[in-house]
Amino acid sequence: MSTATASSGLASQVANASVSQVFLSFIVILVARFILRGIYRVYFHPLSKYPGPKLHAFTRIPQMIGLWKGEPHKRIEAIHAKYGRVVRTAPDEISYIDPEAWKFVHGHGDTKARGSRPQKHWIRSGNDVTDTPSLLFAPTGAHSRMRRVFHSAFSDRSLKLQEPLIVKYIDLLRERLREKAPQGPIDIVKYFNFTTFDVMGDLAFGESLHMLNKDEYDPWVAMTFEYLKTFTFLEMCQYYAITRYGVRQLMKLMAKQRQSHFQYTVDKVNKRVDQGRATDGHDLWTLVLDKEGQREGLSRGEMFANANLFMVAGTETTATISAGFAYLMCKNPEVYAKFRKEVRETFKSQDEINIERVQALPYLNACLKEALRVYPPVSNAQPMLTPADGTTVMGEYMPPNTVLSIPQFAMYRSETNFKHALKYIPERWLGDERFESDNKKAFEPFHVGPRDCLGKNLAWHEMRLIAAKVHHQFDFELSSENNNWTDQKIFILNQKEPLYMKLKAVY
Ligand code: HEM
Repeated sequence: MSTATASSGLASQVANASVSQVFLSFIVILVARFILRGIYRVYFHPLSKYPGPKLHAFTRIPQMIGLWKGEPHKRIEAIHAKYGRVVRTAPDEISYIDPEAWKFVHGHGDTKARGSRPQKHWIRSGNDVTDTPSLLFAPTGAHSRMRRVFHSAFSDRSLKLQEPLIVKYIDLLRERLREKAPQGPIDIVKYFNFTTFDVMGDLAFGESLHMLNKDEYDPWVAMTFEYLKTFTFLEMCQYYAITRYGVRQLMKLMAKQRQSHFQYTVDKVNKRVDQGRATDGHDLWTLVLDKEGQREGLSRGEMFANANLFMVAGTETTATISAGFAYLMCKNPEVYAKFRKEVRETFKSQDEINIERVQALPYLNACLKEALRVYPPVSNAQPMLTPADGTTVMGEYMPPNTVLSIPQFAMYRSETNFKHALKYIPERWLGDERFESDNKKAFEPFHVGPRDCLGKNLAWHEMRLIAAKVHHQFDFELSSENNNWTDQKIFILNQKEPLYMKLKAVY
């Protein structure tokens, strides 16, 4: 049979096939592709030598289910517990809980080894509402320029100038708690959120959101929380052509709503920046404004995008750890007693509590570090992607387009890094010899490298001041319904349930 006869036969078969036959053939092709691609991934892919569950190497579906259920952190922890410190968690993804990996995945790595540094995995990282990226989404050149501008605004010198502003809101928080305490259990998550959003509103917008004053969430903040959840689902959809199309349509529908949410930031920042340096000069924009218009300065668009970023990155995280800290104290009465003793014996009154003095309290600092370890506010890995020439991690060459992850949740809960890893024991940070074998280098709550947390000094000051000032005045007691509160779902950040506590003012 000639080729022409064969192809005309095939053409006539296709022409005569019913719709259901065509559909069935299409499904068969898809299933065959799914199976063959899965077999390639498990047995022949360059990552096939790494340990991990075969199903997770075969298909991305288990990863999607984990994200959908808000349990990506638990999935990865279970894989590490079973398969070791370097594991394959998805067809294209390697996860590390070996502390050595920090410098290769997020830091500067080994510049002499094969390949170059991994970059952010943009698809998995999300995007800004406007075309002008914030620090979090900016490509390397723009990112370094913006980091230089903001560096001085987050320096220790600037933070010292911002201290009265931070203290003002913590004092307002104490006032609110004093009022509410006699009325019964208080949802302290709400009040820590109010505090950190009010502080950041003042620093980034030049005015507070007045949530502590009004005793209610600003609708803008409530909407911000909603977006975080939505973006997890959008991230999941980016992997498949059909759902990518759905995402584009959804984004179009959401564009108006996102834009009006963003407009709030635009209006606030415009108002603040138009005042120039005429304010008391202690917010984030003072030093930034010195550089506006200069070559290395920020455009207005960059100011809007970054103010928006600060309002999320610099609020929810610090509020999470303040609530987690109070919870862990109540769950560990002996630790709580030691911590309160240190704070109450060191400071005779609230006025004595300041940035320098809380920095020097050993037990307070150990308690906070241990809280960041057992309950990290950024539990999930922020995935990185190997570039076209690949990357070398801990002496192993990783091929292009490999996703590299360091999940804090799994890293800190592994007995390979910390003895009695699931227990809250601040003494491990104070040279207790029982914990000599702990691998302290594993602990990087703010990450490392050029894209580590810009606000880590501010976060430390806020966390220490809140803990010292609030627990100096109040005894916290857990309400019975919150027994497993730290066991939370994660949609980008921790989904915190209300945390009810009985508070007793000691003065
Ligand atoms: C306990 C509190 C905090 C924790 C645990 C935390 C943790 C982190 C982590 C792990 C990253 C890296 C994310 C990535 O790799 O993509 C990050 C980035 C960032 N954080 Fe924080 N953060 C905290 C508080 C703050 C505060 C108070 C601010 C103040 C505005 C802030 C501002 C930022 C910014 C701007 C970035 C992006 C930096 C860049 O891409 O160059 N964070 N944070």
